Amino acid sequence: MEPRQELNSIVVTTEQMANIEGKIFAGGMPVAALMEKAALLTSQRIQQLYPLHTVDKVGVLVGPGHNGGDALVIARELHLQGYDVCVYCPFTKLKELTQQHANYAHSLGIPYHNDLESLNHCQLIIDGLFGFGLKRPLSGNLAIDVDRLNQWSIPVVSVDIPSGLHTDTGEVLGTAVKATHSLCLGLWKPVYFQDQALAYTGIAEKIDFGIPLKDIFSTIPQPIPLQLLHKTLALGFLPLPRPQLTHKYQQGHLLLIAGSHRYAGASILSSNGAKASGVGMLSVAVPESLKPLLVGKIPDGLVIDCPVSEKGVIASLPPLATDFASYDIIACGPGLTREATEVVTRVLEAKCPLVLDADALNILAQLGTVNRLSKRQNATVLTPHLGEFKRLFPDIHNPEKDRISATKQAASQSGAIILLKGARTIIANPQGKIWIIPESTPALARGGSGDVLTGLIGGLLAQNKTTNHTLEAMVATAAWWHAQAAILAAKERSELGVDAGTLSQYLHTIF
Ligand SMILES: NC(=O)C1=CN([C@@H]2O[C@H](COP(=O)(O)OP(=O)(O)OC[C@H]3O[C@@H](n4cnc5c(N)ncnc54)[C@H](O)[C@@H]3O)[C@@H](O)[C@H]2O)[C@@H](O)CC1
Ligand SMILES: Nc1ncnc2c1ncn2[C@@H]1O[C@H](COP(=O)(O)OP(=O)(O)O)[C@@H](O)[C@H]1O
Ligand SMILES: [K+]
Repeated sequence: MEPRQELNSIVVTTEQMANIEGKIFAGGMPVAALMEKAALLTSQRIQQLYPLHTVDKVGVLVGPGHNGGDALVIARELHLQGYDVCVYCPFTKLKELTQQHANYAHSLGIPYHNDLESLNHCQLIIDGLFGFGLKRPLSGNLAIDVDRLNQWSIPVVSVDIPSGLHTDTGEVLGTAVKATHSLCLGLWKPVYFQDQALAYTGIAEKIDFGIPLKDIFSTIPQPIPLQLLHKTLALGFLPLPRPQLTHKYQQGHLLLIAGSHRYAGASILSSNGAKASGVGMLSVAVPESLKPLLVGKIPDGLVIDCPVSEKGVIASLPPLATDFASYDIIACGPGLTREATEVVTRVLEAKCPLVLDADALNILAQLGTVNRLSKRQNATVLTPHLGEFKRLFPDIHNPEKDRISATKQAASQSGAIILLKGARTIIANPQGKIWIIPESTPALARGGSGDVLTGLIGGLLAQNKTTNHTLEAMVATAAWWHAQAAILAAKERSELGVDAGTLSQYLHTIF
């Protein structure tokens, strides 16, 4: 990979970004020159997105700090290119460099307005109120302005970050600009991958303004703590190509434990996810009454029939399923119901790596997450959605306010690999390494898509003995694959056309 391409996968916190910036300035780069570089490239990208013949009048919102300075450089460049630019700056005291750009813009004859309303004739708004320097919530007239702007139907391009969002957590501080496009400067910031911010960031792009690699890599630790899983990296984690002389057991044996009378389909969906992974051998433990169904749907799986309770739930695991040494990995949970406590208790004793999802998570929460997991001798992967996460980790308050930190904290507390599902799925290991799935589709927001993911994760992990990547990288690769299949399926069938069965059929088509 080209070194600068690698930067596409790095996410830096505000503190790291400020430290990187500090190194650039300490090296002698003038602050004004760096602003000029970043803002010039941003203005060029804006001109590509909104060419002069499509947009004429541009309103620029200018804040007191360097985000406002960027906006003024952009205002100047657009003005020089022939756009009809005007400025609204609701602040009297500006940082020195920003003030200089304000004076120059003024001298060029760019008009300044005293109220936001005067910009409502514009065809494009540039939001340069605040970037990563925003510390306290927007309030007073400023908040009123932002709320008003959000009611207009004029496209908005936010410089660096939509003003009002917390750069790390994505929290809305008071109120925030709802951008059409966000042009993130230099390196990706966490805000772009926090679910709560997605309604504000619009289409996000990164502007690489040539930050020296040495300043980046001497600031962020190795392995890179926060990373996006993109195609190039994900493909490298797949068990491809297969060794010529392999055989089915070398390609991994997964035991899937799933299903109940009530949720019979979960066992089929997770089996389909597992099959799509290419796993060498798949065993599926289900209530005995479901065996004929499973054999019909998954003819290549070894179906293990388990005794059923009166409630239609697996009552216990037969010897074939508890011969844990036969399996490289066990995935347990989809459709079990919360009654299957005995199954989950037994499975937690297995010495191989374990993937727990759905009801297995609810049962684990009842058993006591951290205490139970502390007794495990091998890796555990937990794949909760937010509701399950809260049950598993009740002392991590409001995880939705900072999903990235919450996932990291949960992994560190429990010693497990945690995959927190969502629009932007986060995967953390106990040592603090975090993977983020940077793109997905709301087409996945329907029952059963998680079951497919459980099987896919289990199937990929089972094959890891031929590849030897970190487990969290494999878990993340499964989540990337799942999301890519959904994106492709949604493209061909619309966001309404991606039921879980269809999703599993699209898994092999993305390559
Ligand atoms: N990181 C980099 O390498 C570069 C950063 N640049 C720009 O610099 C920005 C950061 O600049 P700053 O550190 O000046 O910060 P900002 O421009 O984001 O805002 C900070 C200013 O806003 C004020 N402020 C904060 N919260 C407020 C509130 N609620 N109400 C009213 N005023 C408030 C602060 O007192 C301060 O003056 C980045 O987002 C980016 O746009 C670029 O100029 C060039 C390169
Ligand atoms: N809005 C969304 N955008 C992208 N992916 C989503 C969205 N909502 C849900 N998903 C994904 O869909 C899957 C749902 O899993 P889960 O909640 O376990 O559902 P189920 O148990 O019904 O299978 C997860 O992989 C999650 O990340
Ligand atoms: K901004």
